[in-house]
Formats: sequence, structure tokens, C-alpha cells
Amino acid sequence: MLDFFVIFSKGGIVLFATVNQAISQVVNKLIKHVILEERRDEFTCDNLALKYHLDNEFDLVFVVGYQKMLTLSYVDKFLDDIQLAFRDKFTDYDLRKILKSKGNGQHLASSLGDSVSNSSSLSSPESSSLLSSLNLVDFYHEYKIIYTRCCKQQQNIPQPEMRSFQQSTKSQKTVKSMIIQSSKISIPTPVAPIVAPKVESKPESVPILAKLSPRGVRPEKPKKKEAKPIPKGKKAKEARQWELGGKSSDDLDFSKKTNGAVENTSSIAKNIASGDIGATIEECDVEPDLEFECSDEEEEEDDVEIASSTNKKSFFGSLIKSMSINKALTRADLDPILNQLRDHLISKNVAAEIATKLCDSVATKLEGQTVNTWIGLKSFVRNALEESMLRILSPNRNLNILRDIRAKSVPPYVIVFCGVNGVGKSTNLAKIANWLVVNGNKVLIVACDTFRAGAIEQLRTHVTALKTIHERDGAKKIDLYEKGYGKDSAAIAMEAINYARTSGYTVCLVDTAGRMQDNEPLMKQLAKLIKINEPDLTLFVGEALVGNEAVDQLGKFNTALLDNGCRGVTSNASAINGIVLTKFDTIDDQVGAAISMTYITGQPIVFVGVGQTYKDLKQLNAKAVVKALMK
Ligand SMILES: Nc1nc2c(ncn2[C@@H]2O[C@H](COP(=O)(O)OP(=O)(O)OP(=O)(O)O)[C@@H](O)[C@H]2O)c(=O)[nH]1
Repeated sequence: MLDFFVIFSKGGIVLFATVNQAISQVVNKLIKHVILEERRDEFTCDNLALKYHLDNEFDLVFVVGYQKMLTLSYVDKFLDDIQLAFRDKFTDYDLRKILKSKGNGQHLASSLGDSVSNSSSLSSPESSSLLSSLNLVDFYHEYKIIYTRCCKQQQNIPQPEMRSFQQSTKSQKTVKSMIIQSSKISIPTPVAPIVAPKVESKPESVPILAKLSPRGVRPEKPKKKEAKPIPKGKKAKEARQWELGGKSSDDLDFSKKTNGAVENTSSIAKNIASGDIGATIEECDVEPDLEFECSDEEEEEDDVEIASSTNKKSFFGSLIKSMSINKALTRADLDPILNQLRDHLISKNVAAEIATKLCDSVATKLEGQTVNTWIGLKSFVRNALEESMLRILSPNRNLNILRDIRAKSVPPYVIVFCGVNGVGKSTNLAKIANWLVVNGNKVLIVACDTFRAGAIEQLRTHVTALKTIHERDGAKKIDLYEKGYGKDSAAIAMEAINYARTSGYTVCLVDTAGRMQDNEPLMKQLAKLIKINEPDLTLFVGEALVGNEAVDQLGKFNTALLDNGCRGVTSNASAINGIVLTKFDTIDDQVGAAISMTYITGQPIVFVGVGQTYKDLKQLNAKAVVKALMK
């Protein structure tokens, strides 16, 4: 049973609605969080589930709402049918007349963007009267027929009858049938040096487990390699000496022994410190020559190329060639092109799931559009895709860390860095610390990776290097807070934040241990750290090299944090508030991870790591990313 059904124009004017209650808020939320962001076609708000269809030909939106606990299999069909019926009943001309007669004069072709500003009309008193005036267009009869038909179809779907136990195959099974005859068992031949066990006599039949691991008969273990004799005159290899003193066999907690050892700066940190120190973060152009947009002349040339079917075609040229012009585009027209588009995006490292969703959103925009020329069609598809990707990459909110730090009434501003192992958390934390100090902050780096051997020393090395750069005048600008290994990271972070508060630090950067997204105990630990300390920002650090893995990593990090009680600062739906995308310098134009990561969280890419020096920190240039993806 549907709670409501509403048709409104993209200009924000309600044409038909089946309720007389305040649905404007929930419809506005749908517009803001789903339609404008082109996220998905289903949305829940309070107890309601909402689904929508866009009609690009008439610039209309069809929305149904129903109780989210219901499973209504007919909703998609209902939306399809009602959309067709509406198009059959009214022409574009009719609708223009209806809208104009309402005194609004809103043109049907107003963009969805306009509807944000205009969508206030949905919640304004004026729109309430529109809603209550219901059935601006006379469509109730058709609506009733289609709705009843769809409901009946759902009722008529035969439910499979349950089988009785006697009918099931399980009832035929006997204990005997579970014993496998020895002749039927084939044990895979071992690949490498396992010696086949000697079995003296084979029993007629043995239970499968016994057969697979015969008791008392073990394969011979491969012999240990004997140490090679050292040739005369050569020195034996020495055990590794760790940089900051001690042998590998020593206690790994060197924190007390090496405190303040400025001269021990490691080669990594020297390398990182070798660059200039930028006070501002530049925008990251993926590649300066990734020019996709062509001038009109070039477009015309392309057009001729397409028409004459020459072999030299751009990716887009060959795509568009297969599309029909001079008729309203249907999903069937678009599908082959969208499949190619999807493969192209995947080849650029966009996660498969996200590539599919992106193509769906392009299809939604294009379905029903009519174009007359190849040029028109080409720019239609290109614009739709570019628009979708830019929208994903453009942050929903303006995150200005420097401003937020200044605005915090009780410092410090706390940023937690999390992510899987080895993605560059500590290195990029150090780059961000450098940027913050250059911008006048006093930074406390908090060593909460109490797990990985060497993690604290790595941070200390960075702090030492940054001190050498920034504290030449004797003023204290950066320090490390650490309590050694094996301790509770949440408690260390809390102590550090208190210490920072009393010692005049403006920012705390909390480094956490790398962890795999499936490691539940470690994810719980991270959630505890975040829940107790309520950071201002939780940044997920991810490599730009990841493709499909990005969805899994980010999705599971976010879910684990939410499941363990963490709530995002800006949105309850995301515990992660931003992304640091590292190793961007290593990926050429395979920039798809940027799209995947922002799509999954809806959160901005705050920093991009582009190398191993302190200055290799940039901001994402969304347009450059989109160009690289379109190449
Ligand atoms: N090319 C390149 N290398 C980077 C970048 N950021 C970090 N790295 C390198 O990536 C490697 C791992 O960096 P770490 O900072 O140790 O990574 P981590 O995530 O802290 O590692 P764990 O603590 O083990 O989880 C180091 O060799 C860094 O120099 C980057 O933006 N570009």
C-alpha cells in the first residue's frame, strides 16, 4: 500500500499528488540527498521508503512513498506504467499551459539545480496550497486504474508451497549414505614437497574426515635448510641494527632512550624534508596535458569523423557513433553505450559497483531526451557524465580546516587518521602537520599506533625533522605525545588531548595503527578511540592505487565505526568525515579511486598525497580528475 504518490516538475511545481498531508519535507530531503546527488533510486526517511523516476523529456519527477517495512514488488512497475500513462495523456504543450495558468510561469526545462532553490516552494505555504489543491492535472482516474492493477498483480504472484519433511531430500538420507566409499574419494595431488603418507591397508569404507586425515600417518615435514658454509674471506651477514639504536632482538620501545635525538633524523625524513615548505596547498592537476574538452571546430571535425566512420576515433567518438539520433533515447538505446562507458571507467580504476551506479545515473538523465545531431548527442552524453562525476567529487560541505581550527572555542582541534596498513597514514600526517605549522598552528602529534613495531620511532623521526625546520627560532611549534607500545590507544589519545589543552596546542593529530577492514577487534578499538575522544575530523587515509578494494575498505571502516556507536560530525550516515588520498603521484591517469571513495562516503577528499617530501600535499582538482577519466 502506497502512502503517497506525487508528480512534480523539475521547476518544483507539484502537478499531481495523492495525499493531503505534509509530505513536502520528506520530498525535499529526497531532492536534496538523492536526486541532486544522483545517488540511488531508493531513499528512506523516518518510516518511509521513497522511490522516484525522472522523466527527462517532460522534466518531471514521479515519486512514491510507502512504509519502509513493506516489501512492495510492484513499485518499479507502477512508476514505469504511470510515467507512460502521464506522457500519453499530456503533451509538453499541455503541461506548459497548466504551469503557466498557475501563474508561476516556471518553464518546464528548469534544471534540477533550480529546483533546490525553488524546492523551497514545496515546503512554503504557497506550495502547501499547491499540494492541498491536489490534482492540478486531471489524472486521478488513470492513477487509480494503474495502482489497482499493480496491486492485483502482486497479490496474484503465486507463493511457493512449503514441502513436507517427507518430500525433502534430507529425509532420504541415512547415516550410511553419509559414508563415502573409498574408491569414490579423490585426494588432490599435493603440489609441492609433501611426501604422500604410506597407508598399509585400506579399509572398505571410511568416514570422509578419517579418510582425508588418516590418524597417526603424517606427511613427512620438509627438512630444514641447512646453513650454507660461509666462503673464506667473506663476512657472515649481521643481524639488522635498527636506526634509532638497539638490536632487533631488543625491546622495541625506544621511546625513552632516544628522546630529543635531533641528529638521528633518518634518511626517509631527510628525503621528505628536502622539499620547499608551502604555506598553501596547491590544487592537484593530475596531468597538465589531460585536455579533453575540445573547441567547436574540433567537435565538428569529430562529427565528420563519426559520420564518415573513419578509424581514428576518440573513446567518445566511437561510443556516440552507435547511438541513434532524432528520436527520444530509450534505455535500450543507451545500454550498449553505457556498458562500454562502464568498462572504460573500470579501466581507469573506478570500482565496478560505482561505475555501474554512475552509468545508471547518466542513463536516468538521458532517457527520454531527443537530440538531432551527432554533436548534440555527443555533448549530451559527455555533459551528463561530467556533471555526475563533478557532483560526486564536489564536497557537499565546505571543509576549511584552518578556519575550523580558529573557530574552535576550546582548542585543540583533533584529527584522527585511520586506514589499512601501509597506505601512508604517518607520512601524510607529517605532511599535514608541516602545513598546519606553516599556517601558524602549534601541533601535537599523538602516537596511538601502539601495535606496529617502529611506528613510534617513525613519528619521532618526522617530529625531529619538523622541529629542525620550524623551531630554529626556539619557539615550540610541534611535538610528539607517546606512551610506548601495547597500551590502550583510546586512553593515550584522551591524555594527549588534555595535555594539548593545557599546553596551548591548537591541533592534535592522532596517528592510529593500520588495520584490515575485516579485523573486528581492531575496528572496535578504533571505534572506541573515536567514540571516547570525539575528534573534530576522522580522516580515512587510502591509496589512490586501489580499485574495487576501495569500496570494501571504506564501506567496512564506515560501517564498523557506525555499528560501534561512532557518529559523524557532519552526518549521521558517515563516521568518516573526509579522505586523504595518497600516492597520487604513482597512478598516471588511473584516478578512479577518487570517484569511488567520495561516492561511498559522500565525504570530500581533503588532501591528496603526491610524493614523499613534506610539500607533496595538494588539494583535489575535481575538473582535472574528471578530464583524466574522460580521456
Ligand atoms: N609515492 C608516494 N609514496 C608515499 C606517499 N605517502 C606515503 N608514501 C610512502 O608509503 C610508504 C608507507 O607510508 P607510511 O606512512 O609508513 O604508511 P602507514 O599507513 O603509516 O603504515 P602503517 O603504520 O604500517 O599502517 C612509505 O614508504 C611512504 O614514503 C605519497 O603520497 N606518494
